[in-house]
Amino acid sequence: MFELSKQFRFEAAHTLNRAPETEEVESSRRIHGHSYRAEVTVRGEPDPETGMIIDLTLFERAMQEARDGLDHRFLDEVPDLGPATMENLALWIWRKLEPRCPGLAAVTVHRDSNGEKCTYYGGRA
Ligand SMILES: Nc1nc2c(c(=O)[nH]1)N=C([C@H](O)[C@H](O)COP(=O)(O)OP(=O)(O)OP(=O)(O)O)CN2
Ligand SMILES: [Zn+2]
Repeated sequence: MFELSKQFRFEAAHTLNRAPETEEVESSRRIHGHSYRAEVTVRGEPDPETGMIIDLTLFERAMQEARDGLDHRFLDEVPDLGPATMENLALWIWRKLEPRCPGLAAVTVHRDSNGEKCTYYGGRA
């Protein structure tokens, strides 16, 4: 079994409603931005003829479309995203890529500035 991964970066703004007991509740409600890094992984066996699980160019094209939907966007207005958390970003990217990436196994959204990441492995109804 092999895993093949590729990453893309995007910058985006959002607001977020936080639990009242968090200290940053007011600053999170204001529009602010983050730098994100998404890592997408497919799992499978390489095709014996091509030696590839998926051609990286096709992989990149699918990821580019997802990136276009998020980069330099106000995430609160991105259709079907919901509250712009890392959890929902990972789920949103998964849904965009799943039809075009057979063997999709994981989508991880990183916020490197503060060492945060969230991984979605599929499986939600
Ligand atoms: N489970 C989650 N919790 C939180 C998320 C999330 O995506 N999933 N996101 C946030 C916010 O985006 C928030 O803006 C982060 O705020 P804070 O912890 O204060 O971090 P900074 O604003 O300091 O981050 P910088 O990138 O350094 O500006 C909160 N919770
Ligand atoms: Zn934020």
